Amino acid sequence: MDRTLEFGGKQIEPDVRRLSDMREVIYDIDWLKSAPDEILYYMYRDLAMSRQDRSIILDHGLRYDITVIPPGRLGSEYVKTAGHYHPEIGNTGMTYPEVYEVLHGTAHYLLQRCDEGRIVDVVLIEAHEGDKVIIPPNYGHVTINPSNKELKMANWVSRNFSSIYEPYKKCGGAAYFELAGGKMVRNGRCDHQPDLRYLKPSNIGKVGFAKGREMYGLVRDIEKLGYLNSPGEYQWLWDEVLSDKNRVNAPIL
Ligand SMILES: O=P(O)(O)OC[C@H]1O[C@H](O)[C@H](O)[C@@H](O)[C@@H]1O
Repeated sequence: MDRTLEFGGKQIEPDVRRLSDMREVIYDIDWLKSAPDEILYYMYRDLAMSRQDRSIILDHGLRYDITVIPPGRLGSEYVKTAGHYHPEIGNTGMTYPEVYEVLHGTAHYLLQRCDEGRIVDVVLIEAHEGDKVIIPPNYGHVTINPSNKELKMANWVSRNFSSIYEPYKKCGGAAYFELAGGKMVRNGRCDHQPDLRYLKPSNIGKVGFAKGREMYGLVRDIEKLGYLNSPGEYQWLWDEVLSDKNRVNAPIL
């Protein structure tokens, strides 16, 4: 199947993530023994609609990507991304945040915060087409496709860093695994697995999100993405995103 993406009048070839890139984070190790090394997802990085847009995006130290995760299973688990943390910004005590938008399908964003090697918060956010989900500073994240439809999602993120995969690999995955059918299983290899908090997506008007408006359009109002490179100035946003006021019930299986 041709996986070229047309964006800004150009044909973009994806980077791919294969099963062999993420063997260490798979739940179903029996399945893994004989599983073929298939491509699990497609990443179209550093996109811009025009040269003018590209120059605005570069000037603000940002990147816009699209990721496509076809539906599938990793044995008994739903297909997911490898999982990573972002590095700390200088000595601020804060790592780079990120923001996602679901363009098509359904996503489960599984966030976790680690303090001195111990997981202290785990959050699951279910997002549908048009929903925006902010990954706050100091949270690692995995994206799960829990449906039988293709998941297409976009992200804005700082272009000033590389992701850190080791903590997820070391623990054999995130603090929880989502099995086909939706059951969440604790990962006993993680030091402490707090109960999951189910939160709503971060559809926050103050940072320029609007229902029915794709967040690529923020290229025309790019100061609204200032929190991605200067998270220290946005404590109100982190409080709002992580607040227990956004709690929803766990999905009924
Ligand atoms: O890096 P992975 O854990 O494989 O996750 C995949 C995604 O991660 C980040 O959020 C990037 O900004 C995306 O471009 C990428 O598609």
